[in-house]
Amino acid sequence: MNPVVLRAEGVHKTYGGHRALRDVHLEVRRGERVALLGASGSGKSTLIRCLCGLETTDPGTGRIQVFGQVLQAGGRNSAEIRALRRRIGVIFQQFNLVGRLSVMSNVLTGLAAEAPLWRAVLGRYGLAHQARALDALADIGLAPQAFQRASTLSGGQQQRAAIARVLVQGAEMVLADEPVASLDPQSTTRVMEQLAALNRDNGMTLIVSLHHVALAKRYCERVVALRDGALVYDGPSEALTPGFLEQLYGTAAADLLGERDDRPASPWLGEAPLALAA
Ligand SMILES: Nc1ncnc2c1ncn2[C@@H]1O[C@H](COP(=O)(O)OP(=O)(O)OP(=O)(O)O)[C@@H](O)[C@H]1O
Repeated sequence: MNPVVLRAEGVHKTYGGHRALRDVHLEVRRGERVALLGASGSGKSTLIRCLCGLETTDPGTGRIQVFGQVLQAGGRNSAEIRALRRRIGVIFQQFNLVGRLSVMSNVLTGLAAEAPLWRAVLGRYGLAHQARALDALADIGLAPQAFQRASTLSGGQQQRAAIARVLVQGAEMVLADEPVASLDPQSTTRVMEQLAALNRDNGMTLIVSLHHVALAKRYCERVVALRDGALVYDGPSEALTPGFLEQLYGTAAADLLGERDDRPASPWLGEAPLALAA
């Protein structure tokens, strides 16, 4: 069995009296593909922000470990947080690219932590780094757009550029927060396939928050479902039938089933990711 790369214990998060996360416990092993599922406001983004250290848990509660080291505990970040975050790639719904910079420059920021400070600040990366960024762009089919301004790309292309940034960063774990929420169906498929490829080809652990159960089932063998900030299910995605979703969510299940989906299941479903099979 692969080692645990992420362990969250007793995570609570409150915003001005509103409890966004309630006593969440989660353990993820290297090479897993996990979908975080839940209706709008159920706490998916909050959990992702806590798991990568962008947000601290409520004071005196919770402990989050990544790669066997404490990232935060009791609502305080550990001294190791910067080094640990370099090993975690984060992908956001809104891409987080700098629109006026080229696609290539955006992807190169994935190397900011390993390049000398002056190069990162001036955006003057060495040839080896530039070659890595171009390779990553070629891998995701964006080499022809490398020198275009990021703002000129479609939403799907921008999200794929964000994936290339994670690729050059050499992240071991990817946390993707609703990466396809603002994309059309075709771009959704392409982005999800590329996230799955990071897992399959690079052995990255993938935790991806999604609104729709069909996508979760197609791309992830395991689902962690949240409702009102509490973890209500953690198990195989296959088990999430419409009837079971109604038990978990009541009438809100309709939102999660909302996507009409006639496409065939992913060829990867049912097959262990390479890192798990190894
Ligand atoms: N910075 C914040 N300040 C105040 N309340 C917040 C903040 N971030 C999240 N919340 C609240 O916490 C709850 C969980 O929000 P969160 O964004 O984590 O849910 P979500 O499941 O990701 O929703 P969505 O699918 O709509 O993005 C919501 O009620 C939200 O309004």
